Amino acid sequence: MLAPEMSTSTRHRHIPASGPRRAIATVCLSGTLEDKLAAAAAAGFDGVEIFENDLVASPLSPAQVREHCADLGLTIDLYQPFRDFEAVPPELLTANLRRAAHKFDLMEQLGADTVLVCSSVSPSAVDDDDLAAEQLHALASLAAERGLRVAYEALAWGRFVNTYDHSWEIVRRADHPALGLCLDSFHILSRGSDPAGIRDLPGEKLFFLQLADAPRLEMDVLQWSRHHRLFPGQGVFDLPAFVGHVLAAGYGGPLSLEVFNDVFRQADPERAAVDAMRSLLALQERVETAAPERVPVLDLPAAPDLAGHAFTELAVDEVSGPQVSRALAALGFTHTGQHRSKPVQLWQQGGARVLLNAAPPRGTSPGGAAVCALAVESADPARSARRAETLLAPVLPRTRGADEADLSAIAAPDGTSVFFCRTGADDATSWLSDFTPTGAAPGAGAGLTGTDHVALTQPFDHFDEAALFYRAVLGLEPEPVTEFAAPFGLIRSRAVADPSHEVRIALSVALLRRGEWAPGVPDPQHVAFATDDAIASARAMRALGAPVLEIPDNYYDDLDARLAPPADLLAAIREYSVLYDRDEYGEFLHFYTEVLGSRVFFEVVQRIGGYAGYGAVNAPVRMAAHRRLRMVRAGGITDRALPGRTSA
Ligand SMILES: O=C(O)c1ccc(O)c(O)c1
Ligand SMILES: [Mg+2]
Repeated sequence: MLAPEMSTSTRHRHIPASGPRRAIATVCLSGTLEDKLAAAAAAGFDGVEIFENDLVASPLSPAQVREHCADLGLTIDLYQPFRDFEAVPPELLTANLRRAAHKFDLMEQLGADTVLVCSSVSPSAVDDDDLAAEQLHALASLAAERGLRVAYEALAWGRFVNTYDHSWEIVRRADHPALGLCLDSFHILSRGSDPAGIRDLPGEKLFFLQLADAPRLEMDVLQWSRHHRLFPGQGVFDLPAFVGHVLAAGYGGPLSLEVFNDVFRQADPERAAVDAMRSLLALQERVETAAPERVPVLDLPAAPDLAGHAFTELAVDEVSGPQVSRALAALGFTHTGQHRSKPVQLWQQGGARVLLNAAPPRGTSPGGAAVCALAVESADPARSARRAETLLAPVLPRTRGADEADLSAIAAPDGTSVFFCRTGADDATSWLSDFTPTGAAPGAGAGLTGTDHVALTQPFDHFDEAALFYRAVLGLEPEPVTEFAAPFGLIRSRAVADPSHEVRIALSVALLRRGEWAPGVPDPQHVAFATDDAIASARAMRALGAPVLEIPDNYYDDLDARLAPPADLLAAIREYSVLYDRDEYGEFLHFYTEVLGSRVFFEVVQRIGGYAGYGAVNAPVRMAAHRRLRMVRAGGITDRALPGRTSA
């Protein structure tokens, strides 16, 4: 049933057309100017900010760029940046005005009516607001003669002007109708300025709005800005509130993204532009939700409530299939159903369901197994799918037999299919009715009650995109980013979960591009099942012969020192290779299987109280244990090199 093909392109005609115009700065995207413009247009942007370097390097004349943009349906909303203009000695002013005249000529040919002037970082500038205002007045007069406008932006690292209120003070003093402000969320929020004051600025003086998010980092603000900006919703800034203030002031221009980011600068521009557009649509939705007095213009179906993981599907082959089946049986699962038209098995235990698909939708390595799909219980699967499509998620075409449930599926950024389901047993639309019962009586099981989370290692270039994808498309909330040192490099991890924590997806990525010497499990993925009693489950699974990953004694000695669990608990978790963690809300007991195929394994977790995490502190121990097993299996080390506890 579940073998959708990856569609190669997204369709963009559903983008809501009303409301503020949406723009993107060419600096956000990789490639030449032509690549960037094509990508912006394909993603449905209305306009662009042309970054000067992109134009300078282009073989197209400004007039040709204008024509090209018009052909693509793009307006040129801003030309930028014009640097180091204001508050200089007279001889420099003459040179600066000459430089400006050249750029104004260019803008006329380009058909761009607004230039961004960023606050000076020049050693020649002086700390004199009146002089800055007087010179900007002169610049605005020159611009006005040609019907152009100047938008003054306070860079967070500007020499004398580095806050929006200071830039406003200068614009106010200059008092020229062709001079206004460019507000950039990064410069304002990175410095911790209170954006609420923007509400009191006159709307007609807000000439341009640039939006960027960012992760929380303690570093030089220029470096932070030039390397780490993110699209809205990917970082920690409260952009819905920020945009709310700007709109409340009466700003009527475009919402424009200006994101300097090392990864996006290298990414496929078409794909990055879709990520960018998704971020803007999701941001607009949040702005509208926050300001219900404003008439919503975005025709975006609200995200339906999610009620848990319906199933997780693994692609297997003739080598890995039997291996995974044996492991599932030993974890207490029963093969309860066979798909009516496809080589797909259903395995169940309590509310935990796993599908094994022997017709892998994508190339998996021979003998390997991979998570190819995850399915969530949606209160309204059709609406979930409509929302996903509006947010430019690739919708996967499905092949389905007569009378089979019509499951909607989309592709997540790492290629994993995401299904929206309703599993209710007597519901005709249930996917379960596509399976013929095997007749196998469910065994006693091993206490598993459902699926706690699915953990997916992300491709390096798509980590931030993935978090935003799940946030926007499924309505999941990202949890704080955690980082830890693992045996083969630093790992960054970020989970997304629905508000009631029924659906949890744990995303992780190597902090740097995966190294060449990386003998860990390649891009590991795992499915974590829930139990109410991890030790009882571990005992039952051991009796069933489950391939439980053995944890070294050092771990338990350290745990005793750090967290001092009660002696009987410590003895039990040591005996069954169960790991342990504690946070301010509760406790976490969890254990893992060996790797099945090349990259997939299972986890069993018990949450006690409101433990909110995923046991990240224990992940390096798990990784080292998986590595040790691989070496043993490959014959690389002998038992003599592995002193200590052995289960055999
Ligand atoms: O990093 C910069 O130089 C730069 C240039 C133009 C901008 O609008 C901006 O926000 C930053
Ligand atoms: Mg800016």
